[in-house]
Amino acid sequence: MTKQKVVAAVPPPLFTTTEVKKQPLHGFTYTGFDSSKKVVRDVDTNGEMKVNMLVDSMRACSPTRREFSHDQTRWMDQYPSALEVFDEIINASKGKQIVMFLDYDGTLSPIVDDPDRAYMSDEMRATVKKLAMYFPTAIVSGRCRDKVYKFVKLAELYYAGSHGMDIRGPSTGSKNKKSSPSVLCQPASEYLPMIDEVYGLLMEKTQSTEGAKVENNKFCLSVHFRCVDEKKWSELASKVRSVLKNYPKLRLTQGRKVLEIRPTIKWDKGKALEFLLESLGYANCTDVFPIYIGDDRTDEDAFKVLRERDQGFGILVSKIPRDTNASYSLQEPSEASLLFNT
Ligand SMILES: O=P(O)(O)OC[C@H]1O[C@H](O[C@H]2O[C@H](CO)[C@@H](O)[C@H](O)[C@H]2O)[C@H](O)[C@@H](O)[C@@H]1O
Repeated sequence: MTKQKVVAAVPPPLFTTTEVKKQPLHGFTYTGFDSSKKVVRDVDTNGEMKVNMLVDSMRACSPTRREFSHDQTRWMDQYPSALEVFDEIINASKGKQIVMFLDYDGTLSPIVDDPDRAYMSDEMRATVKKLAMYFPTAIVSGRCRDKVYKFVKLAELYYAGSHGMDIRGPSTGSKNKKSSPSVLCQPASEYLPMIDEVYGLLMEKTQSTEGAKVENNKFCLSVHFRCVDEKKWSELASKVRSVLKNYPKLRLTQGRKVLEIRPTIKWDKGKALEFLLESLGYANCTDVFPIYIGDDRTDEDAFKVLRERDQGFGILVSKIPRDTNASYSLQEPSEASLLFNT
C-alpha cells in the first residue's frame, strides 16, 4: 500500500471519555455457528442453557479444513482474495482517507497453542509501523489492551482491547519523555469487580480440566479449550456454565477454540470502530475509507458496521469458508503482511 496516493492524515482531535448507556439485561446469551454455517443465537430466558448445545457449537466453531474443501472455490468467488483485487481496492479508496483497523490474533499473529506466546513477527511489526505513517491505524482485539500492546509495541497506534471495551489513543511526546495516553473509552468499567470475581471462580473450577486456560482480558475473560481433549469439552462447558448461571449480567460468546465471557452491554468491535471513526472526525464524512481486517466471529460486528455504512470494507482472514459480512478474504496472517507491502 505504500504506492497508494495518500490523502494527508488528519490529526486526531482531542478525545474525551465516552459514556455508554446501559442496556437492559438479557440473561445468559450465546452466539455461535451451527454446522450449516448460519449464525445461531440461542437465548434461554430461564438462564438454563443446555450444555450439550454449547458443546455442539464448540465443535461447529472448530471445523476441519477437510469438511469444507468442496465449498472453497464457490466461497472464494464470493469473497475474493484481497491480494488478487488489490487494484480494485486502491481504486475504490482514491481521494478518500483510509483508516486501518487490525485485529490481533489470527490476523497479525498466527494462531498458536499458548495464548501467551502469540508473538507477531518483526516483519509484521515493521509493516504495521509503516502503515501507521500513512493512515490512522488501530488494533482492535479481544485481549486486554496492555497485553496486546506488549505484543505489538507500537506507541503510534490506537488500541481497542477487551473487544473494544478499552480504547486508548497513541502515545504522544518525545522519545525520552512519553506522555501516557489518556483513556478514551471504557464503557464497561463498572463490571471490573464482577469480571475479577468470575475470573477467580473460573480458575478454581477449571483447574482440574487438563489443557484449559482462563485468561483475564480485563473487561472480559477467555476460557481456552484449544489444548483440551475433545472428550472433555462437555465437562468444561458444564463448569463454565455453572459459574455463569449466577451472573446474568455476563454473556458468553465464542471465538477460535475459546469461550469468551463479557458484559451484556451493547458494545463490541463494531461500536469501537464507530467510536474511533467519530473521534477521528469522520462520523458523517463521505470521504473516509475504513478497512478492517480480522479472522474471528467477534470481527463480524465490525464488518457489519462497514456494510451498513457502505464505507470501506472488511477482509476476513480464513482458510475455511464461513458466512461473513466481510467483502474480501485472506488465507492467513502472512498474506496480510503481503497485502500491506503490495
Ligand atoms: O480479537 P483477537 O485479537 O483475535 O483476540 C481473540 C482471542 O485471541 C486469543 O485467542 C486466540 O489466539 C490464541 C493464540 O494464538 C489461541 O491459542 C486461541 O485458541 C485463540 O482463540 C486470546 O488469547 C483471547 O483472549 C482472545 O479473546
